[in-house]
Amino acid sequence: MLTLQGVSVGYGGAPAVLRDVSVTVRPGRILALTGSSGAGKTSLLSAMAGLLRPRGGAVSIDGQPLRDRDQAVEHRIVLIPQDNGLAPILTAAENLQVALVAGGVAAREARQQTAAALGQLGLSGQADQLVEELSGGQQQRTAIARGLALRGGVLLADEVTSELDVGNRQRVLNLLHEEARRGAAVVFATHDPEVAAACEAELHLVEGRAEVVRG
Ligand SMILES: Nc1ncnc2c1ncn2[C@@H]1O[C@H](COP(=O)(O)OP(=O)(O)OP(=O)(O)O)[C@@H](O)[C@H]1O
Repeated sequence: MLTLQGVSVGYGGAPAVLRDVSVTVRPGRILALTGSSGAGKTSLLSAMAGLLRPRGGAVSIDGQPLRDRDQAVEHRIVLIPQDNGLAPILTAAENLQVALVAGGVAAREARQQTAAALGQLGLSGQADQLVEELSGGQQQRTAIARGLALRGGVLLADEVTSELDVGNRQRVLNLLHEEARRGAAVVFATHDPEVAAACEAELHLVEGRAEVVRG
């Protein structure tokens, strides 16, 4: 369970981007994180992922204060970043395998899990293509496949449907719901009101504050 209590985030000497955010993300649930461009969705996900130290308040994972990214990885907090975070000169499959092996999965299982995850995203035919040769939407789906293959306890997805057609967007939404059913706590940042409406809880960011819309 991921808990934020009175969290403020900001950069350098600039005023805080968000103040006093309190929310709990429970296993088995999907929380949509909404708000206009610049509202602070990525910043809040970065704090949840252990990448950005809050200015105030506390982020905790399973009752322990979250210190940094290493600890977040130990607690299986997986982030699918907005810019996909893939290595462009590796193939789609290699991007997944490297992440799985780094997480302690044996090479043989890593290959199997990679094939399964790419298949779920409709990318079996692209497995051996370099990421830099894939379309924007295919890259985005590869990043999602990598995030799903890691089978996180917490899955943080940052605008991961922005470059997808309707069919693939629905496919990704279904997969995120499956992740929640598997027991993951899922947070999904999105601009899309339809996508947000399909999530059982919603936290809306506006003018530096977070408002619980549902959940
Ligand atoms: N590394 C950074 N250094 C300084 N300011 C930053 C940094 N990252 C984000 N910001 C600022 O923080 C604010 C929130 O940005 P953030 O990326 O979290 O918003 P967002 O809701 O994810 O936006 P979008 O929907 O456009 O991705 C913006 O004003 C942005 O300029």
